[in-house]
Amino acid sequence: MKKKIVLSVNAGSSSVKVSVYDVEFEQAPVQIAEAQISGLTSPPASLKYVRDGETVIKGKEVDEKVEGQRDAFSLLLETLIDDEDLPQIKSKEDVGIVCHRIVHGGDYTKPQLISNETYHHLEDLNDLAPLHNANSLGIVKLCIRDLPTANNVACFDSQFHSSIPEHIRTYPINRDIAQSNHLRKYGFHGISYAFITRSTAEFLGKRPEELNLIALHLGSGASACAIKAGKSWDTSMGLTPLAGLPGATRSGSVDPSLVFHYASDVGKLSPASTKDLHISRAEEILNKESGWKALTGTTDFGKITSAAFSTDSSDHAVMKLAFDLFVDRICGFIGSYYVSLRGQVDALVFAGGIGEKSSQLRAAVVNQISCLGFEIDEEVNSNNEIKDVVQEVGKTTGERDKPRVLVCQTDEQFEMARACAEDAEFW
Ligand SMILES: Nc1ncnc2c1ncn2[C@@H]1O[C@H](COP(=O)(O)OP(=O)(O)O)[C@@H](O)[C@H]1O
Ligand SMILES: CC(=O)OP(=O)(O)O
Ligand SMILES: [Mg+2]
Repeated sequence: MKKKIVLSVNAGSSSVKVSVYDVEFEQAPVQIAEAQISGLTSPPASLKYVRDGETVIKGKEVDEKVEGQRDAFSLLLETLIDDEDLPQIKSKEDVGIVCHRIVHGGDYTKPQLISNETYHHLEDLNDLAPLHNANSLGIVKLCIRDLPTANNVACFDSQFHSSIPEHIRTYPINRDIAQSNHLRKYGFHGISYAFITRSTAEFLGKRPEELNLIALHLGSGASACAIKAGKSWDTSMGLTPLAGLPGATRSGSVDPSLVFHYASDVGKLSPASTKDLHISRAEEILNKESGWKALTGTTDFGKITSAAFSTDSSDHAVMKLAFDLFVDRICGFIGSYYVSLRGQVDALVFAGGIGEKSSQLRAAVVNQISCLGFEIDEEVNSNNEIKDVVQEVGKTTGERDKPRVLVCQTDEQFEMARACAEDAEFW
């Protein structure tokens, strides 16, 4: 019986989440601890640490010297190793596998053991996920140095979308250039969508192959996904995670010419470019200086929602504008995916920090798409804490074929650990 301690690392654009699992080969991972630092784009960031289901540290302010995802990961690793009540990790040698969420995985269709060669191949993709890949590879490098006995595995956000058909993933541009420069829709948040698909199938008592969903992963980065027969059929992000819905600091889709009218130097490399990341001013503006931060001054969608619903708030108008704009863009994708799934939709699923926590956003979205048969249960949606992995917030009475409205507490770390547990190559 082979057993290992698996560390699952999810470096998002505003947070780093690390879960620790006790894993037996080919068995479901058993979580023993979870530590996360969130709010990296709206300092002070805060630390939360849960061991054996018990909250040990909650909302502890993180020193401002902790800047970015790599520093955050170091602090999380230190927290785990220093915890005397976590006997499974007494020293760095106790960690057997580290799985890393790598947002852009190019053409990879399965997780990869990170060798020198894969590392350098992934480095070439850094510029295509400017808020993510270089940060994640920084963490990989740190693990190679500090956890020398562990196997490092790359799990890709783009992998779940490798099923998107050609007519959907192709951009209408010169075919030779598209091919030689690998310009196509890749799609992201796929680790989350894989988790959502399996959990929702279980909840609805269906096999994934029988399941059609419109899933929304709404966090610092936000996307929508049409899932047909358990596989990705379309998603709102594209070549990079910029396309589609707006996010904390991202514009989402705009007229591609807009950026040339925004500033004159947009073709030049940004002064923030580094050896590991080449980013033009245009990409910097649309990825880092737009979205909720640019529109409202905060990247915290919780604050935006409160002020949008409080007419006494001094910034009510602009917060309501941001809230309404998000609802409009989300509903646009739902309408489009409803049609591309030919109206055969089992459920609309909300996930990600905003999707799981904002009952107001869920209500506003579902009310706007009532013409498609979705109906929110106002009482259940606003009064019930989301505790289960999948929870119903829609009305279930009425017509038999009514599409369901669900919330899924997505768990990218678990999904990665599960994939690692099943692959003998990583053991
Ligand atoms: N109560 C809340 N209502 C609305 N949004 C919230 C609430 N709490 C947190 N959020 C949003 O969730 C976001 C974090 O989502 P998450 O999926 O964890 O982010 P990441 O993209 O870094 O993985 C925060 O930036 C914040 O805007
Ligand atoms: C792909 C992406 O945008 O991820 P996140 O929401 O974690 O930043
Ligand atoms: Mg995330």
